[in-house]
Amino acid sequence: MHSSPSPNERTPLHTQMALAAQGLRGVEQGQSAREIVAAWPPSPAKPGAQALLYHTLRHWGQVRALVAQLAQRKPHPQVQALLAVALALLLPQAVSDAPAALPSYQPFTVVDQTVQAVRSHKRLAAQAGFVNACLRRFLREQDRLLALIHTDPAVRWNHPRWWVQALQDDHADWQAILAANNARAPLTLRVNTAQGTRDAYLARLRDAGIEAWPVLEAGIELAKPQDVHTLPGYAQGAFSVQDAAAQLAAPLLLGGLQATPEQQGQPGQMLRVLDACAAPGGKTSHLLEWAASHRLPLDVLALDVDAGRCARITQNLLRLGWGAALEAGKASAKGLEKAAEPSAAPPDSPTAEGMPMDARPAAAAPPTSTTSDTALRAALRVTVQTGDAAQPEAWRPRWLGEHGLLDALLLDAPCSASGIVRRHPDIRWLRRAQDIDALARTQALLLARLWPLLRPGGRLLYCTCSVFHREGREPIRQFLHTHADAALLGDMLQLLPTSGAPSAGDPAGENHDGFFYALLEKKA
Ligand SMILES: C[S@@+](CC[C@H](N)C(=O)[O-])C[C@H]1O[C@@H](n2cnc3c(N)ncnc32)[C@H](O)[C@@H]1O
Repeated sequence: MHSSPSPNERTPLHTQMALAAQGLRGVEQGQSAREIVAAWPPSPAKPGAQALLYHTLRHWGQVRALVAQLAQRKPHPQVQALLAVALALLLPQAVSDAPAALPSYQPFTVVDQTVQAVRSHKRLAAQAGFVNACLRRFLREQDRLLALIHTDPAVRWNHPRWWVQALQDDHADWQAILAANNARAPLTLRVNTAQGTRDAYLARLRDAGIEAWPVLEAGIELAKPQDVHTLPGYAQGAFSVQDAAAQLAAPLLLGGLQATPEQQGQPGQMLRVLDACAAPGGKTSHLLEWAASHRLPLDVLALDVDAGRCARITQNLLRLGWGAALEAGKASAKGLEKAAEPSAAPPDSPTAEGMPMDARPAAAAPPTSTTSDTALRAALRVTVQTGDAAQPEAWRPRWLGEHGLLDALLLDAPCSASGIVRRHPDIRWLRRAQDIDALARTQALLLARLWPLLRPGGRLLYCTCSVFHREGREPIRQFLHTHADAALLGDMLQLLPTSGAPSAGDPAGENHDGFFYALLEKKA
């Protein structure tokens, strides 16, 4: 019996190639691949075209150089892009490193379908013969052509030259980083432990015939990536998609965080945590989950400068079952506004906010039970706010009161994203060398502006998904140099992307993105 054909098999390759080539031109003009694909209307060609686009981006250094060798004069941009998509499929290594979504095509099929794609484009039809000749020449002379271009680092590593140089400057094992960037990332989940245990979710996956294993405290790595919407419990918020390296943030910040003696004496008192660059909320929800399972009463402000992305934080929190915590956040903000009226208690007095609501997700909250259970249950609330983290005066009064201080602060700063290239193969082509300077300035500014909000004894976790020292250890060293009241707790942690090779003592396990962490404490 034949199984039903996948959309890729039903859609001619040339239709998928034409769409992927259009996407490639979008990336060339500075658009992100994710945005490009999101804007494509649903069609049977879409999944295959996306796989082709991402595959070509992984080989773009190489195929661009090949197009330059094969075409004496620059062809029309759509023809150039089609040649790039075709050559990425014809490369000798394409068979071994193509994503599962791409079937392996015979070279003559690729040539034929590229010619078809050119012919079906009215204005380009005349170039069909030229495209056919280029691709056949590549098949005849590939060894010579590949050897000719191989000495260029942009070709050898499929990264811009400045990027290869920056890694060489920063890391002895720069080649391993580049190799990992070109490998495919696993699908890693973080189980929503406020709803159920990791073991219980592993059992659900097993029942569904999905092979997976545990990573870190609450993570799961799947043997084969698949559409997350098809995994059990997605809509009910059973898990989030989050790389293992990013799953270190919540435990690093909250583990070992102590309430002040005054807070310990106040049974309803919550620890105040700012997630300063929070969208789309991957770490915000982890803070809540971690607090729920460790019974830490937490009041989180999830702040982001981008209103559209703030909406995604709320959406994600609702999917994960944090509706009650969001309601509690709103109620608390109202309380604070009232408290600002002259007759009310001082703004940063805990009593001005009233008793925090029990705000665990509805699915996880046990029914009203014994008093001791109720006392033990973590009280949690979260507020999503659009605002510039570098201008606390605009959002601080409403949430913290005019002079209120934070117990903890997560600064997941905007960065080059150079650590997550294996998931986003377009990033390396979209960034410019000068972007790193601008990002480093923003990171330093955010650190300096947010630090005064922390109480003595409070903690700030600075992180970036970058592997460049300019965005990691350098701003932190500089900050420690200029802030005598800041102490580094433990060592800075520069995680490098790995592709599944066992690495002794790596706190994020064997297969994760690149990430940087530094935990600072304000001296009392
Ligand atoms: C690395 S992403 C954060 C990822 C998020 N923490 C998570 O785990 O899902 C950086 C975020 O910083 C935000 N951002 C950039 N500049 C900002 C600023 N000045 N104030 C607040 N947010 C900012 C961006 O909009 C972006 O959403």
